[in-house]
Amino acid sequence: MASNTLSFQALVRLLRYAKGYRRRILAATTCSIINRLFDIAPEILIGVAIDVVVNREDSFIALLGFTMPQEQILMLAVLTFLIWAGESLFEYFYEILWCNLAQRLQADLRQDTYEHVQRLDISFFESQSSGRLVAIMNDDVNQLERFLNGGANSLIQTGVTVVAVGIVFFVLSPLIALLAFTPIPLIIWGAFFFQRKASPLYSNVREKVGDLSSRLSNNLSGIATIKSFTAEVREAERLKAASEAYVEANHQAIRISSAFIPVIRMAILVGFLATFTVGGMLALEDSLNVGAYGVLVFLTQRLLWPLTGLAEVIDLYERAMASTRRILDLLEVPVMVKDKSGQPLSQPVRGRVSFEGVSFHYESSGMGVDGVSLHVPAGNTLALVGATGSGKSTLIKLLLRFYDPQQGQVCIDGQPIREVSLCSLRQAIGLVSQEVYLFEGSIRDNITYGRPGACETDIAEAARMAEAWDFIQTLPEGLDTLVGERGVRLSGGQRQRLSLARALLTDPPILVLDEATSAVDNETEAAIQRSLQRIGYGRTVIIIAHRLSTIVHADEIIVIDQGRVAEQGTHTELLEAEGRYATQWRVQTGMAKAVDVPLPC
Ligand SMILES: Nc1ncnc2c1ncn2[C@@H]1O[C@H](COP(=O)(O)OP(=O)(O)OP(=O)(O)O)[C@@H](O)[C@H]1O
Repeated sequence: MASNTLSFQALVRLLRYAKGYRRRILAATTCSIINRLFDIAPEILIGVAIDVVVNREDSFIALLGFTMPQEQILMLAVLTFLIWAGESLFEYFYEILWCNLAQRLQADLRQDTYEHVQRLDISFFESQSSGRLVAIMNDDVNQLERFLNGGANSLIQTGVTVVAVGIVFFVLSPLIALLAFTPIPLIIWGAFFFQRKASPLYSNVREKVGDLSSRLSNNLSGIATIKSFTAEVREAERLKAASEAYVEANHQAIRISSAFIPVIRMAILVGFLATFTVGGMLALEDSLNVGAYGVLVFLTQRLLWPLTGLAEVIDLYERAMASTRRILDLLEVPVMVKDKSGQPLSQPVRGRVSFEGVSFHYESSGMGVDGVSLHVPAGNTLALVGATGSGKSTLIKLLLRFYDPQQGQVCIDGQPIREVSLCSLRQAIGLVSQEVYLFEGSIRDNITYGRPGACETDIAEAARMAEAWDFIQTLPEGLDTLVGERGVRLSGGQRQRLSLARALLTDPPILVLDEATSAVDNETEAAIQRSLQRIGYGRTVIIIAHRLSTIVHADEIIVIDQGRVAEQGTHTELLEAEGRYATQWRVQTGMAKAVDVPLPC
């Protein structure tokens, strides 16, 4: 599809999005138009003044009833004053209106995009780099803001100039009007040609910005790995390559935009010389009034020179439309996991969890779970064990509706979770996942994340149950200690305990612990185990663990193998069954015989 069609479509989509701003756009456009009309009026007044000086009592103004030349000059002075004052006033208005519009639109667009992105499925985030998303919500939105700040006004004013000056020209001398307007088709053709060439180049520039910012954010978040592998030089090279790709993409765009202005200037010169020469000849022959000649010469300048700025404005417009496409495309990504927002889980949630013939496969890898059926009575503890990659975490993601199964269904208290609101579902589940994410802020902020405003006693109680209270007390600022970005100022075990405290404070009827104590020492783990018996009281707990010693007390243990339920029962039953679980138990407790082939748990 032609790129100018693409840009035009982006503009139409933007205007559709900006429906609520129509009045403001209209007001700003009106002020831009009035300002430009005032702006070209002084040139006409100069012509009228020449006419007064040359023709005196027979001047154009004399026809209006001001017969004395002095009177006429004074009248022109007053008019000039009014026009200049009006021009300044409307310049002030349009500046304010366009800038405010740019500010409001960019803030709302960013907010809407962010809120939409927040609603998108986890699978979307797995296929996108966060750096690219940041580039869209920051750089692309700013690019649009830049266009609205100045470009939109210039575009409108250039159009107004062509039309208004055109009308004056045709009234004064249709012949000269034709001559002066000859370069315009060439300029417009040039502008479209430029647009066609520039549009894909600017899309490429925007892509490169995305790549660059995704590399930057990836590297900064993986800085410890870079340092530990002494990969600084390699990473600096990779960043340089992304940076160079951006520079090259910009170079290609600049080569096109730089060629545009000189070509346009030559076209303008032709129009100007034609008006200047032919108009002069006509004035000498008395076929053209001297004042009208003056107006035409001045107005040719007025008409043609702003068109040189067209390249810059179109440049800005193209960049902004490339950005607009990316922002609106992101805003239109559909949400696959549909929310039944009006239907909460029946209260109180008892916590009976069941998977009924659930199958799910990730689109990108084809891996997942197959025909899993399991039932956890309310208040029971279920442990999921199995080799790494067997599908345990996938079952948890299905319970939280990060994905919907392709077959079967997951129910809580007998209600299919597809039929209830995501909010009530996720509020019923406390998740402590293997990848702990702490937010920049204090320990208190992080513990109370799921229950802002929780009282001190409850915070301390949750922290105690998670075996976090003792270490929090030893910190100089206690609960108000800042944890740094992603909790970098804490140890892995401390982070896990805070994440457990955070889940416990919300007092969820279903608690999911996905490798929640893998980073704590044995002593702390044992203490957490003791707390868990208390924590598990009156709620359903689902534990994923590799260390089997931590789940021996579970009411039921399910062994997952390649996405299927391979064994299930209590610890004692599974040991008696002499299957994979029993083998693994022996390996972990040091009782394995040489012939046992361990399950790589
Ligand atoms: N987002 C994803 N996209 C594609 N494949 C995935 C994704 N997440 C997991 N998988 C694949 O699905 C399978 C099951 O992964 P899952 O994370 O459920 O395993 P797990 O049993 O929890 O492993 P671990 O004990 O190592 O955490 C694995 O083969 C994994 O590679």
